[in-house]
Parts: sequence; C-alpha cells; structure tokens
Amino acid sequence: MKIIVPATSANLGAGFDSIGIAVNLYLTVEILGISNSWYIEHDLGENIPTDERNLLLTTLTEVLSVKNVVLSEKYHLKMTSEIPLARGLGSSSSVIIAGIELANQLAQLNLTIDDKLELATQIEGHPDNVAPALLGNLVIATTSNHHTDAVCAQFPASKLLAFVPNYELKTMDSRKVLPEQLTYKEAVSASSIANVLTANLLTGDLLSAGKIMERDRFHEPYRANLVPELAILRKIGRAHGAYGTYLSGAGPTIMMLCADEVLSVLTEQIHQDKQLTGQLYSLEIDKIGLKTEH
Ligand SMILES: Nc1ncnc2c1ncn2[C@@H]1O[C@H](COP(=O)(O)OP(=O)(O)O)[C@@H](O)[C@H]1O
Ligand SMILES: N[C@@H](CCOP(=O)(O)O)C(=O)O
Repeated sequence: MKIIVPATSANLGAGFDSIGIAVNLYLTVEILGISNSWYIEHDLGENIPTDERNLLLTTLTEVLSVKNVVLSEKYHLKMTSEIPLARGLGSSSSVIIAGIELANQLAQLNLTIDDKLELATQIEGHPDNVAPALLGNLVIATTSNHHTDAVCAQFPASKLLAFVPNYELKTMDSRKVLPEQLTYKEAVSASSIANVLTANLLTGDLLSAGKIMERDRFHEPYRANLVPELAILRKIGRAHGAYGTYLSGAGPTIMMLCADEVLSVLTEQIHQDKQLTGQLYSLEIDKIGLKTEH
C-alpha cells in the first residue's frame, strides 16, 4: 500500500492561517512489510528519525490513542519526499496527513474526510496546510472549539513559480516574530483585505486576487525581515506581469502566481538576479489531495 500526499502553500498573503493550496510535489509512504520494530527507510537526512520518533509515527500513535486502538504488528516503511523541509511548503503537514491515513489503513478505522481533517487540525494547530493536503486544490478553512469548517474550491487557472531559498525557516521560529495582538482597527482592516482576496479567488479573478494578496496585514509585514527575497521577487513580479507574489506558509519559499505567457520571462529574471540563491520550481495545482493506492 502507498500513501501519497501533496505539498501545500499556505496563506496566499492575507489568508493567514486559513487559506492554502495543494501543489504537485509529493510525500510518499509505502508499507514494505511486517517487522520486529518500526523502521522508516528514507534519504531525507540525519535529522529525520527512522523510528517511532518520526512525525509520521508520532501522528499514527496519537490517532490510535484517540481511537483507543492498539496495533498488533510493527512495520517496515519506505518514505520518499519531493517536498523541501522547513521551507514553507507544508512538509510537516504532509507527514501528519500521511500518519493519519497510515493509522486509518493499518487499524481499519474507517475515518471519514471530516474525521481526518479534525485530527489533522488538532495535531497541526491550524488548517491552512493540512486541509489542502487532504482535499487538494484551494481550501479556505477555519478552526474553533475543536471543529474545522473547510470550503474546497477550484483554484483559478495559473502558473505557480516557487522560489525556495537555500536556508530553512522553521514555522515555529517564523511565528515568533508575529505580534501578540492587533488593534481593533488593524484587525478589521486586515480581515477586510482577506475577505476581498477570498472573493476574488472564488470568482476566478486572479488579476485582482494577485494585487490584494500583496496587501496582507496579518503576517508578511512582520516576517519580511526574515526573508529578504520576498521584496526582491515581488519587485520582479510587478515589473514583469505576475498576478501576485506572497510568502508561502511561514517562509522562506516565495510563491509567484502568473499567466503562462509571462512564465519564461519571470523565470529568466529570477535566474539572472545575483541576490537570489535558491531553487526555482515551476508548479501546478494538485486537484486531488491525499491518495491511497493498494
Ligand atoms: N518526511 C518527514 N518525516 C518526518 N518529519 C518531517 C518530515 N518532513 C518534515 N518533517 C518535520 O517537520 C519540520 C518542518 O516543519 P515546518 O517547520 O512546519 O516547515 P514546513 O512544514 O513548512 O516544511 C522538519 O524540520 C521535521 O521536523
Ligand atoms: N499559517 C501558517 C502556515 C505555516 O506553513 P508552513 O508550510 O510554513 O508550515 C503560518 O504562516 O505560520
């Protein structure tokens, strides 16, 4: 059995902690067989555990404990991932979704999509990565009182250029620079910007969505110093016809949305800029989300 989960790009500027998209880079977990102890075969580096300490298995354990189930066997697994770690493309959320599905399959829990979403949001803390990783496409979601409401919709036709800088930024560290509070006036203004962004996305108006996503007041102004590449790429995007540019998740990846016609000029400009060191990915929206193959 194989579990396949897409990467995600959260926030889209003003949709902080509530809007995300699934993109076509994948985490794959395969069950190779029963084993004396849990073992995850992977080549993701020394910092990623191969035993029960791995996020995949801590998630599995948490789900089994919530459901009051004990597995009689341990397994040898193989994990491969195209998703860069700690770069703002939802690597941790993809593992959480895979861990929930692994528990679901191994313990035959018959979890519904809603059950999986509740569990994932409880574990991750916010729904903007786990919801699109589970459902695919564009998801707008909110969590309160242990319940998540999620709306999944078609993302307007667009090319996605993800610039992934050559350094990690842990979500936890990037959240530390955010303010404890906003004034009432600031909160109303920031949420009105997010509301218009959502309306533009749902009506397929990417030209307007791209402009307003750059006016976020919830997180980008505070994180801009951590990721100097955001200002550079935004300038390139504006000069060469991108719809909009935003900090993907907690960064440091920067996502640019653009039409097919300007993709090559944007790619060339980014490659030519000597201040930018990192990898550039041309991505598509993943429309499916979590997949399990038997
Ligand atoms: N395949 C994986 N297996 C186990 N842990 C992982 C895996 N991918 C990511 N993680 C954990 O998640 C952390 C990154 O999560 P986070 O800081 O939220 O960044 P992001 O989710 O944006 O990539 C990694 O440092 C690692 O601890
Ligand atoms: N809304 C969260 C999203 C974190 O996404 P990640 O891909 O960086 O884990 C935030 O902005 O902190």
